[in-house]
Amino acid sequence: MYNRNNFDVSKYFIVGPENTLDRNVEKIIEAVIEEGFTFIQIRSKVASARELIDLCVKTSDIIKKLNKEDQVSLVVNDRLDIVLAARELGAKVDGIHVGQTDIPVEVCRKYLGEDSVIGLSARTEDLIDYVKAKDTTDIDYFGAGPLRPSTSKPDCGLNDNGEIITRSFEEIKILKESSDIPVVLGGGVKIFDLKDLADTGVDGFFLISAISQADDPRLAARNICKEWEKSIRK
Ligand SMILES: Cc1ncc(COP(=O)(O)OP(=O)(O)O)c(N)n1
Ligand SMILES: Cc1nc(C(=O)O)sc1CCOP(=O)(O)O
Ligand SMILES: [Mg+2]
Repeated sequence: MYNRNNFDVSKYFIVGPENTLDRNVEKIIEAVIEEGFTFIQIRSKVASARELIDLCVKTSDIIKKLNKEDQVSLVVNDRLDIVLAARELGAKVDGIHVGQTDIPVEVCRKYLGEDSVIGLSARTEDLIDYVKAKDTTDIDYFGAGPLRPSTSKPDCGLNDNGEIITRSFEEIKILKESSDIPVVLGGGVKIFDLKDLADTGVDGFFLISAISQADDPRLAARNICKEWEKSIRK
């Protein structure tokens, strides 16, 4: 029922109510899906559990209404409880995205089941270690970054000395070449990065602000999808 054997991380939109400049989150999600995005992650560090559950249910309804349940996957950032609660209310939430300080992937797998999608993020060098150790049994894709400093997640790439470490296209290429599961790259990604990102061979890009803070999110999503499709065909 969930999309583990059939998901597409190529055009990956992350969003929560704190990202949309007080504009309606569901409307932006609907526009982004209509314009061609293939993967949605609900992510909020401020919304209540009820708000998150409600947003999952509404997003699942949108995907269903657009008849895209097989083409568009829906995951929640960090919150296993929200995935389970939204499913209980009938939403098709395909899985979860977790990072290094979140609930371990094995625990997510146990509670979400074999057909759920589980994404993991880590520093690029740590992801390469995972890949070398072939420790990817419960992981369906890697989220890596940042390409640039991110206003949506100011702590991303921060090292112990308080410096932001961004990822070069060369490092991204090495990660992709060594991984046997899909790799999606994000963090400060803008439309003009897509050509270089596509050239690294990564399976997709993820972003928040390039769409959620755009004057016209639908137009931004349309242009971004077009640019990615053009870039991967070259
Ligand atoms: C696709 C994707 N990649 C990376 C992240 C970052 O996850 P994490 O490091 O757990 O940080 P938070 O998003 O929880 O702040 C992501 N969410 N999605
Ligand atoms: C959720 C997230 N994770 C990142 C990482 O590098 O792991 S960057 C990021 C936020 C991406 O937002 P924007 O496109 O606005 O920079
Ligand atoms: Mg996290």
